[in-house]
Amino acid sequence: MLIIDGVTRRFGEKAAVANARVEIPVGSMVGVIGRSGAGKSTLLRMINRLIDPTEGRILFEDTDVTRLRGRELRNWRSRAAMIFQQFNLVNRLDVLTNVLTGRLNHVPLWRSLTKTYTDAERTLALRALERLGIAEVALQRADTLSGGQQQRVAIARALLQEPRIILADEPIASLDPLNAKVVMDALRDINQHDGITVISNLHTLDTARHYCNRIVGMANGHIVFDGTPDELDDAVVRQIYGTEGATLDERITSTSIVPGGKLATAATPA
Ligand SMILES: Nc1ncnc2c1ncn2[C@@H]1O[C@H](COP(=O)(O)OP(=O)(O)OP(=O)(O)O)[C@@H](O)[C@H]1O
Repeated sequence: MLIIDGVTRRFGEKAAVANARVEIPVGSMVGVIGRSGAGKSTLLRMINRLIDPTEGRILFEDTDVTRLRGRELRNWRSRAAMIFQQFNLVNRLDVLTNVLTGRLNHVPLWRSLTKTYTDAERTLALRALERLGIAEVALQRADTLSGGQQQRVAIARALLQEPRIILADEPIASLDPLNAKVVMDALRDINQHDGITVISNLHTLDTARHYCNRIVGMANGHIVFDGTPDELDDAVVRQIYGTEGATLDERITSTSIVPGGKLATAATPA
C-alpha cells in the first residue's frame, strides 16, 4: 500500500498540492487527471522525492518515504521508477546501454562509472526490449528512434530498476494516437502481469477511463475525486475541469461537453 497522508507542497505562497490524501493498494493502475497546473506532476514527483513535500507523509508499506536519506533514498527512487513525457534517454548512447542504466543503482560504483555490465544484465535488458517489441533497435543510437520507440526504451529502463511502482508523468503527451496506444498497452501489461502499481498523469479522460481501474482527479492542488471510472460522472468532470466546456484547457480537447449536458470523449489520446 502507498499512502499519501496529508501531503502539501508550497511554492512560495502557492500550494501546488494541498493536503492530499490517497491510499493506493499494490497492483493498482491509477490515472491522475486535472487541468494544467492542477498539481498532478508535483504529486507524482513527491512520491519519488524529486520534489519534497512541505507537510505530510508518504508511506510505502512500512517505510516513511519522506524521511529517507542517502542510500535508502536512492533505493526508493529506483523502486519508484519515473517515466517522463520527453523520455529522458541519453541520445548519444545506444538503446541497450540506455536500458542498462536502469541497473545503475544495483551495481558497484566502479561498474556504473565505467558502464561495465555483465552478460546476465545484458540479457535482462534485451528481454525487456523484446517484451516491448523493440529488440531489433537495441544497438541503434537512442536519438534515431521515433517518440513511441523512445518511450518504450524508457519503460524497459524502468523495468530494469525492478520497480514496485512506475510513476509516469504524462507518458503519452508527446505521442501520436497509435504510439500512445502502444505505450499505454505496455504499461497496462506490466501492471497486470507483473503486479507493479502504475500511477500515470494523463491529459485525456478517455485514456484514463480506458486503462485505469482508479482515477484521481485534481483541481487547484486539491484531490477532488478518487474513485473508479464508473463513478466519474459529468458533475465530477465539471468539478475537475471547470464548468465552462467551451473554455476547457486546450490540452484536454478530446473531451467536450455536448448539448444536453452529456460528456463526449473522442478516441484521440493526448
Ligand atoms: N518549481 C516550481 N516553482 C514554482 N511553482 C511551481 C513549481 N512547480 C510547479 N509549480 C506550480 O505549481 C502548480 C502545479 O504545477 P504542476 O506542474 O504540478 O501541475 P500539473 O497539473 O502537472 O500541470 P501540467 O499538466 O501543465 O503539467 C502550478 O501552478 C505550477 O506553476
